[in-house]
Amino acid sequence: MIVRPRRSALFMPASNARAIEKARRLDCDVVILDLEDSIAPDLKEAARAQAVVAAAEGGFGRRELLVRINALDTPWGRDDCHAVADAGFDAVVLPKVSHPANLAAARALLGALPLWAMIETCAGMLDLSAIVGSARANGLECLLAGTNDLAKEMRSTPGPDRAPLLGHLAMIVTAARAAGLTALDGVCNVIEDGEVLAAECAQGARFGFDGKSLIHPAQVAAANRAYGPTAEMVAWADRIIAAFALPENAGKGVIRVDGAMVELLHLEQAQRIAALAGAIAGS
Ligand SMILES: CC(C)(COP(=O)(O)OP(=O)(O)OC[C@H]1O[C@@H](n2cnc3c(N)ncnc32)[C@H](O)[C@@H]1OP(=O)(O)O)[C@@H](O)C(=O)NCCC(=O)NCCSC(=O)C[C@H](O)C(=O)O
Ligand SMILES: [Mg+2]
Repeated sequence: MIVRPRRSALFMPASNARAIEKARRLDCDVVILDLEDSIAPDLKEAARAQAVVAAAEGGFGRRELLVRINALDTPWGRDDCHAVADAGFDAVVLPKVSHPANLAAARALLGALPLWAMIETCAGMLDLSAIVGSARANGLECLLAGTNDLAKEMRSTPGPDRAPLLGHLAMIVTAARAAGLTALDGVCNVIEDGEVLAAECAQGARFGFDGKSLIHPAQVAAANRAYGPTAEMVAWADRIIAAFALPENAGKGVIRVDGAMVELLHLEQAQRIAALAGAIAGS
């Protein structure tokens, strides 16, 4: 089983050369150069050029390198696609995906480059099923919750417990799982308060997200901790895998381990945890 760690996906404005340089040494799993909301209109073209240069220069090591383009109904979206299509990015983040047609239009311009979709509009929430239903045709690999835009469109004020968004977060994970996609939680805007971030990371991990979108290097360690398996989980996984491998358990669908019932579905969970731990250790 191959599992790619995507615990921490760090955004940075593609116009910020210092941040990009720093990202080459940070312990994040994914680096996302942003051309969308963090870039003012006057800087869009310069940021796009800088993103392409950064991808050509490389140096991001084991980290996946992505670029978030502008939506295709903006003045910059199509030129973004033409510029990044063969620039060396691992995938492209598409903002404000509301319908499968948004993915298909980007796919037509980007060729085989995988797409990651931000789910951050009310229309996107309502059309989630069709969006993930088109995943294979459109090369969709990942859903990212865009909690700031979603709250803005809903006119909601989530607060630290994110209560108004919990149903949306659950639906995003559910849709991702139905199509075999990665699911990443939205950003935590608070940089200084480690407790707020740790609580949000723990909440996202409980929902089943694979990782979190981040906006500052100070957030990376907390996300890696929350979304990586604990030593306890790895030890549990090893025990389950070892128990099913015993000759007396060959061919069985259910066995007893540590005084509890364990079925093949637990073996699958254990194999995933072991694979993730192995991938993190090897990275
Ligand atoms: C939020 C910030 C504007 C804060 O900037 P600033 O106060 O200047 O940061 P620091 O002084 O603390 O920076 C310390 C050093 O770290 C580097 N740095 C800062 N941020 C990043 C980063 N994101 N990646 C890499 N490196 C970073 C600084 O360069 C300093 O380095 P050095 O000088 O060498 O010590 C800023 O953090 C920022 O711009 N963050 C990213 C904003 C962004 O990309 N936004 C778009 C994504 S958010 C999103 O997707 C929302 C979604 O769409 C939704 O709807 O929910
Ligand atoms: Mg957004």
